[in-house]
Amino acid sequence: NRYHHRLIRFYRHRFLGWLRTCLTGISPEERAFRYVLTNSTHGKPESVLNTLDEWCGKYECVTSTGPEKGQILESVVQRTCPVKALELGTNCGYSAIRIARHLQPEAKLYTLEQDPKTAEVAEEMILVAGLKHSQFQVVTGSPTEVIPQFKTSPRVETFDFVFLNQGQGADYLRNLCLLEKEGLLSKGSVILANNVTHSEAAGFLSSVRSDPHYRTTFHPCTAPYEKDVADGMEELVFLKDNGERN
Ligand SMILES: C[S@@+](CC[C@H](N)C(=O)[O-])C[C@H]1O[C@@H](n2cnc3c(N)ncnc32)[C@H](O)[C@@H]1O
Repeated sequence: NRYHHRLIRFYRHRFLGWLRTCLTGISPEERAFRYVLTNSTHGKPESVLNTLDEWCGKYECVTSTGPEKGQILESVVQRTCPVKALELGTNCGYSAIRIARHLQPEAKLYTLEQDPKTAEVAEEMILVAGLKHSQFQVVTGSPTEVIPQFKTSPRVETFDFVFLNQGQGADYLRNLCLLEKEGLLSKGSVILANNVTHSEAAGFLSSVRSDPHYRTTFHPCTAPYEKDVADGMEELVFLKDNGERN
């Protein structure tokens, strides 16, 4: 049954992963990267993504996006056509590849990861997928440290697209408010929040859904690599002229 299946997944993906990390000192992200290095066609984003999906489905899950949410993410990015995109929570670069591969040549993705070792793996992964440094930058740090810096270096005026994925949603509202406060959102900026059915995202959801400065749309989906677990992503469109509230 469902719980039995989840227990087996937890054992295989979390417990054994934790044990492997303890015994070898190699992080789950590094293990995924090694698999991608030997099993994917370098320079082909689709191949790197498929190989990561294969790894996550069979061995250890290292992304909270996966193919189904990945499709939603990519369709929002393609519709938004951002010049400046921001991702909070890079992990090993899976969603960053999905975002960056649709950017126009003059556009750029900034993706934020707090763990320096994970950030290094992500950078390598995105490069192996064939994306160039002119298209993306992995920034190491937390949103509270990095967001206030964006206006001065690397001189970002506003973000047209933001992917919130630095956890299960507990910090989404704080980071969104910070982006607003720093004037990094403009009218029409699109924000996509992952994992919003998680209880930690409840405060964020109720707040943005009742805020007249946002138009919200819920995208139902399932959890990555778990077809029987319901999940969802929330798309927000910022409706205010830049600076109106600050
Ligand atoms: C769910 S994973 C991101 C998955 C990734 N977007 C994907 O789909 O492939 C969350 C990542 O956010 C990072 N993270 C958590 N809290 C953070 C914070 N406050 N600032 C920056 N990164 C954070 C974690 O280290 C982790 O790698």
